[in-house]
Amino acid sequence: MTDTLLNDRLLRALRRQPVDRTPVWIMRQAGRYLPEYRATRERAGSFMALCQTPELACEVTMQPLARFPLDAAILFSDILTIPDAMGLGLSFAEGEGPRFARPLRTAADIERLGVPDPERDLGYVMDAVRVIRRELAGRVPLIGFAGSPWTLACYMIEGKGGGDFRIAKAMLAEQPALMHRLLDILTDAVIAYLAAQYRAGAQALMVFDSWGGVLAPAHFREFSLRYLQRIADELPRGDGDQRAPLVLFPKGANCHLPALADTGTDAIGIDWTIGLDQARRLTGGRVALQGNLDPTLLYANPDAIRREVARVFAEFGHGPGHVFNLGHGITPEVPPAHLAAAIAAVHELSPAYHAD
Ligand SMILES: Cc1c2[nH]c(c1CCC(=O)O)Cc1[nH]c(c(CCC(=O)O)c1C)Cc1[nH]c(c(CCC(=O)O)c1C)Cc1[nH]c(c(C)c1CCC(=O)O)C2
Repeated sequence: MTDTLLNDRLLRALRRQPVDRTPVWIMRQAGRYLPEYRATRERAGSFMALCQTPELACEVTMQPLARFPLDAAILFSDILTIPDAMGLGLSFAEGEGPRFARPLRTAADIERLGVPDPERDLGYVMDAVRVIRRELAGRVPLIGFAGSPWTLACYMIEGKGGGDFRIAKAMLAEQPALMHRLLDILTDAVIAYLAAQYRAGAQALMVFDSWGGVLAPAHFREFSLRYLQRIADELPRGDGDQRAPLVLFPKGANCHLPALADTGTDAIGIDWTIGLDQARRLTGGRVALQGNLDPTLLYANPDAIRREVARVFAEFGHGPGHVFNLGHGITPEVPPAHLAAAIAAVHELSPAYHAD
């Protein structure tokens, strides 16, 4: 797909090239805080039906762009489509989050797993990418994504999210070779899946390591970072102008920022528990940074939100290599007008940081 990209701020910032102002997009920008999202989801019948119907996934992807002057679209899908395609039986119980009918508990469960063929087994995702690219018509770039191998393993072993991950942690301590076997299969799956999204039209690729931060440092290096490194090394994502920037989001793992910058990723998503000034020092200008307003601050009033957005820019400082975002996804009760205030503040305040 080669239509002209009319707004390339996101891609330029991820490549640390100069821009006129800081680009902005928001994790979970298509989601329950928007009444129009809730209406489409109602029509679809379930969250999975929404993901699996490319026209509806496209519809909700476009909803935040119709409301707000955002610089990117993100594919509407979920990180758990890969384990679902591996046969674990994903469902989302109302108000409860994800559940797997068949979590991984034994070596035999893991040995049985195959790497899904993205076009055959996850064709609905690739179709959604193609439909969204057509609908965007080059207005802004489309971000594709996947979960990190470790984060996917957590859900697949526990059968759900949250908690203390005691089953997954017992497995890594008792049977490290078995855990590595699972992580290797998942890394192959993530690489194939992201490469297929790239071929279908995704213009930047993001890997969510939402649960990397629950690991002790030595375990993070062995069971998460090693596989993020393999993704950075092996993911086919084009060359030259067509090369899709890679963004890693290591939530809660800020002590590993120097090592993450060494992986060769283009950018790192930063949560709100570290300042962008410190993150910039730790990564030594080798990567772009994406973030990092505390998502809960969007419950404050618009004047306070504007001051907090100003603080994020002041902390990053001058020059290229910043993409504004929250430090994690926007939450369901945030008033859309508060997000509008944050985005307006980005448009108003950020040009000063890109002047000569
Ligand atoms: C851990 C994780 C998941 N999914 C995802 C992650 C990594 C990011 C993070 O750390 O939050 C990633 C994700 N999930 C979703 C997107 C869509 C794109 C976007 O707008 O950012 C993305 C990028 C849609 C979604 N994925 C989900 C929803 C809500 C579903 C609904 O409509 O009820 C959306 C919009 C469901 C989901 N999916 C997941 C959980 C834990 C939940 C339930 C919690 C919740 O409800 O927020 C797994």
